[in-house]
Amino acid sequence: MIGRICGSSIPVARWLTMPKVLVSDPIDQVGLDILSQVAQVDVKTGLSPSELAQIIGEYDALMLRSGTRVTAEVIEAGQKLRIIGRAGVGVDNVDVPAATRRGIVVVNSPEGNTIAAAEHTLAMMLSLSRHIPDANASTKSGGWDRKSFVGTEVYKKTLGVVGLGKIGSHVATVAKAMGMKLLAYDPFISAERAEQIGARLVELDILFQEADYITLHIPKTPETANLINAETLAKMKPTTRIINCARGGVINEQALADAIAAGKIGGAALDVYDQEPLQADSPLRALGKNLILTPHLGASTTEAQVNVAVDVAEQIRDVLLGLPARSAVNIPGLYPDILEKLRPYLQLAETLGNLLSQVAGGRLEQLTVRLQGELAAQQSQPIVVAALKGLLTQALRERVNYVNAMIEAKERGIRIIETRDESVRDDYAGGSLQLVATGSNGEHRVMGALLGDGEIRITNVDEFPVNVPPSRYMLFTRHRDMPGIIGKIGSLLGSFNVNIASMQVGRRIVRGDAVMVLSLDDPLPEGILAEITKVAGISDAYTVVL
Ligand SMILES: NC(=O)C1=CN([C@@H]2O[C@H](COP(=O)(O)OP(=O)(O)OC[C@H]3O[C@@H](n4cnc5c(N)ncnc54)[C@H](O)[C@@H]3O)[C@@H](O)[C@H]2O)C=CC1
Ligand SMILES: O=C(O)C(=O)COP(=O)(O)O
Repeated sequence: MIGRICGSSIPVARWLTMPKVLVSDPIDQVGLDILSQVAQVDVKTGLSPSELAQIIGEYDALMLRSGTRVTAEVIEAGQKLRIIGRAGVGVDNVDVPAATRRGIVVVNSPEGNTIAAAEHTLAMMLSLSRHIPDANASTKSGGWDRKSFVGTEVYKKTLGVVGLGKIGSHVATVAKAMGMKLLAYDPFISAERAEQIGARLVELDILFQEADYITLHIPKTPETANLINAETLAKMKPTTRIINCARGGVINEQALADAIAAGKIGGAALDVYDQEPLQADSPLRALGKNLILTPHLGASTTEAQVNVAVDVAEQIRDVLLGLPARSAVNIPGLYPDILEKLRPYLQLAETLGNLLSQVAGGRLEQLTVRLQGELAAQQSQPIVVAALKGLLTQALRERVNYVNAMIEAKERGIRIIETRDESVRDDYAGGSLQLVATGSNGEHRVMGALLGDGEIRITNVDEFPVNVPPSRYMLFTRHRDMPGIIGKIGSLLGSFNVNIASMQVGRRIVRGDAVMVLSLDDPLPEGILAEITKVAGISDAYTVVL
């Protein structure tokens, strides 16, 4: 389906320069309306990865559900892409590592369709228990068969929940209210949390052996792929019924079909499949009344589709406006509330990282990020990411951002060490941040802090104390502390019509080695650096652009 959603009240001239968003799966109109506030919106569904790759290059954002596969090829073709928004939970149809490497933020809607999926699961469990789809089909086709569809009750039966997350725990809560006993398996959930829901946390084998119903609410990962297979099916009771409204691929579909056909399993209800759409020749299609199949409907309610459309469209809008996304799956620890709280420190870290890359020069092998004083109590991950972004800015320019800074650093073999030292007491209430780079030019360090009003201060360059605000153009010299040298540098810059905004000298001992830091109003003209290094007493001089 091809269609362009035009913003009704946007002047054509502005509309033509607005970012472009491609919507490649059916998304509720409310989401399209939100996107249209800030972007040109094209709706093109049913595209194959190669078809998507052919057109994605003109888009700044992509919004999808589970029907679109975003391969590395699509990511590579999406040279303008800034954000991929998944209107749902699972992002396994997106090559997230490839997007991260490209600095593309991937967002989802973690809770927008939780109730929908849980209720679909419960509907599938009860339909399976009372043969509702087959009884319906039989009656509609003229039958009145009250013998073939005798079912079973779920009351006092044992439900085994694999994955006690948002959906699994809602299913468990409702099932408990229906009088079911609850077992759960989830390696990342505490026994206390399970008990709060009324479930007993057990090992998977115990769950397989004891459950009358097994419901899966897990992502597809290397650990969960083929979790239900011939071997694990053999551990279950021959009356056990399996429901999967999570992800295809966690069940070996051939093994399940064989077990149902052989009467080794009581039945199954599936909403998701290893390959979707389900293949015409799938062994699942040939089975009778003990198997219910739905076409990935878990999130298909009007309420859920409004929820996820609004949630993700707002995040795409925000990112296109330069604001943070609230549910990024590939930015470590950088949630909007954290971002707001740490923003000044992130700017400090990024500035220091940019400065350090130019002070150190050469090939970088290690970065140590040292949070000091009050700053040591803050969450460090976002600060490390911001420092890395700054450190790589000169090399990668706008290609590096908070999404890919960590991965870019690791791909360059830069070891990252993070330390905290709350004992450091300096003049800065918010603490200070020290970055140390080790590489082909030895070890270099910079330190900075925030003043009370949030203004950034560079407080050390290598071993020298300074106290200067960062500025766009800066000149650093290493020299012997001696009378007249400052004047010579000032006169030399003046002779080249370079205006000095501020100048400061950092030294540890009188007439010893020292550093001079100059903030300049303009970039240094060609050739002046060579003239500066000719001044007696100057051992090094370099410029920095922040
Ligand atoms: N059929 C549909 O239309 C829908 C399917 N889903 C899928 O359902 C699944 C669950 O969604 P949510 O509950 O929102 O996710 P969630 O992240 O809240 O819960 C997943 C749970 O699985 C657990 N888990 C991870 N690996 C595990 C393993 N190896 N063994 C046992 N437990 C493991 C996690 O600890 C977590 O508690 C997701 O894969 C999602 O994509 C979600 C919505 C709709
Ligand atoms: O949210 C999920 O993980 C889902 O599987 C929902 O899929 P859908 O958006 O309905 O294609």
